[in-house]
Amino acid sequence: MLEFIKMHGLGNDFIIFDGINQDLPDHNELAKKVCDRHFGIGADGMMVVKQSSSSDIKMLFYNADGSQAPMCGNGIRCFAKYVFDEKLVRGKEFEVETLAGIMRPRIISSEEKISFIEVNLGKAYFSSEMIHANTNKEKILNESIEIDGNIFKISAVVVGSVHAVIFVDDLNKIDINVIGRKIENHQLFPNKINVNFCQIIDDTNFQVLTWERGVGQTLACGTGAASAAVVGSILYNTSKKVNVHLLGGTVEIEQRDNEIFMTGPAEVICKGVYYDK
Ligand SMILES: N[C@@H](CCC[C@H](N)C(=O)O)C(=O)O
Repeated sequence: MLEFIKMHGLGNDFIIFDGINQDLPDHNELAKKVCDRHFGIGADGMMVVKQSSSSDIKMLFYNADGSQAPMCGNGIRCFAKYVFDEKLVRGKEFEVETLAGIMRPRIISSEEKISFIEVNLGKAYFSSEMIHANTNKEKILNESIEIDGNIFKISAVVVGSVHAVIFVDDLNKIDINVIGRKIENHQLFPNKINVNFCQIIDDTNFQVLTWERGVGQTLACGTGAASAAVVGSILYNTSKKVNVHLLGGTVEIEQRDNEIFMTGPAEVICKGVYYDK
C-alpha cells in the first residue's frame, strides 16, 4: 500500500508520493498505472518527493504515459504546498532540485485546501541544441511549419521543459486534438514537445490552449503559460507581467531581472492509499 495525495493546479492534476518515507516501485510504471483515469487514481502526472544533496528537497516528475519530464509548473506549486504542509522543508521559501535545475517556490498564502505560490522558474532558453530540435537553425523563433496544408508560425523555447508556442488570431479555429498531437510528434522535435496555442487578448492578457507531451490536452500548463508569455514579449512586445488564461483558470507570469516568476494556486483534492498489486 502506498500513501498518496492528489492535488491540482488549475485543473492540471497530479498524484504525489513521498519517496523519502516509503519505498516506491519503478516510477515510470507506477506513473502509468496511477494516472490511468479508469484503472488508476487518474491524473495528468505523478511526482515523487526525494531527498536532495544540493537543495532543500528534490522533485521527480512523470507524465501520465510514464515518461519522465524535467519540470512541471503547475506540478511544482502542488509539490511546494505538499512539502511545506508536511514540514518536509523549513520556511516559506525554499529550493527544489529538479531535472531542469533548481526552482525556488515561495508560499504566498497557505490554507488547508488551497495555497497560492510563486515560483522562480529561472531563465528561458531558445537554443535548438537544448530543444534537441532537428534543424540547422540556431533557434526556432516565428518559423513556418506546415501541418495538413496549413502554415503555423512556431517558436520553440525551454522554460523548465520544452515548449512550442504558436500565436493565432482565433483559438476557436484550432482543433488541438489533431494539430497538437501532430506538432508534439513532428520530425523537427525528435524528443517530442509540449504545444501551446496562444491568442493575445490585450497587452496583459493571453488565452492559451495546451497540448502536453506524454499526456494530451490538459486544462493548463504552467511552464507552457510562461513560455507563451516570454515569446509574446519578444514577438509582440507584450507586457512583462501577464495573466495567462487557460481552460482550468488563470496564472500570472512576470519577467523580472531576466528571470520568470509564475504565481498561481495549488489545491488538495484528496489523500489515500494506493494498492499496487
Ligand atoms: N503540466 C506541466 C508540464 C509537464 C511536463 C510536460 N508534459 C513535458 O513532458 O515536458 C506544467 O504545468 O508545466
